[in-house]
Amino acid sequence: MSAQIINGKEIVSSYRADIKQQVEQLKQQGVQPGLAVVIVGDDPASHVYVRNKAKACEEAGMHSEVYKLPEQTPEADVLDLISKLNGDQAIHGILVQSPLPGHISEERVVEAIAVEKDVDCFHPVNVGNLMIGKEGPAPCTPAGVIEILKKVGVEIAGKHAVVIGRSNIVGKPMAILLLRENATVTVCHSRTKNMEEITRQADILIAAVGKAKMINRSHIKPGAVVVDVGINRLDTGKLAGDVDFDDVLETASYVTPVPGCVGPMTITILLRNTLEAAQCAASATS
Ligand SMILES: Nc1nc2c(c(=O)[nH]1)N[C@@H](CN(C=O)c1ccc(C(=O)N[C@@H](CCC(=O)O)C(=O)O)cc1)CN2
Repeated sequence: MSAQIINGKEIVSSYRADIKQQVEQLKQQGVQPGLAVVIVGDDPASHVYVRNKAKACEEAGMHSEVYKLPEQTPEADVLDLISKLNGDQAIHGILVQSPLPGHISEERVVEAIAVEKDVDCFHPVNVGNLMIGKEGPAPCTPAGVIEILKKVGVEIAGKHAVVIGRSNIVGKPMAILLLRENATVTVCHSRTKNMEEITRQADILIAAVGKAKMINRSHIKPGAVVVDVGINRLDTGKLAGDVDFDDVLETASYVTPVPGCVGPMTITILLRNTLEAAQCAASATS
């Protein structure tokens, strides 16, 4: 068997075309969705992601503002900027790029963002709503993974999904979203014993470990769907996922490539969350 390589570009472009159309409709009602992205420091990878977010916004017809702050910016200045953006009617979504420099508390920054403008779904109120299945935004990467699975026609309900990684950005919300789709979910992490034994039971395996090519054919049951969330830069300068792509090709039924699938889909869901925040704001004022 040879795995089908999921065509991220095709999926992303069909979603973005749909979003662009809805943005146009909203603009005709006098509302242009607006996203503000705040980045603190010089992390080169974060700057690439922020550039890609701003570009995607503009291509979708949205208003975009990027605030690039120096590494030494005091936390109070970041909080002041967020407070200003919270009150700005042209801005419907606010995102602070993670990671932040060590002297700034991610927790205080995230909690300062107005709940209705938290398009990352990092604010504790939105995380709580996600947990209990209330309406609201879903975090971009995990929601993107669910959309990819659905678009390809992978049945999630009743399947055993194994998530490797327990971060607040990916692993934990991924498990919640899979549960919401009625999967049976197991979460593995750095202290999990006999990880391969568990991952080999997965019908759907989500790798969000942060270690290049750590997952290989020995972790995979024949026919499993493998979704690679990792983005690791190798010494050669090339990007690699958490999955050893070539090694799993003969074992998996589907596999996502890195780059070109989960990353761009993450940005697509950010656009969707921003559009929905703008639609909510528009209906509240009409
Ligand atoms: N505030 C947030 N910070 C971070 C998030 C997040 O969702 N919100 N997630 C990650 C980084 N991330 C989004 O910001 C992200 C990572 C990668 C990509 C992407 O499109 N990757 C491309 C490759 C890009 C490259 O050349 O390096 C791909 O996979 O094809 C988009 C978004 C941490 N921080």
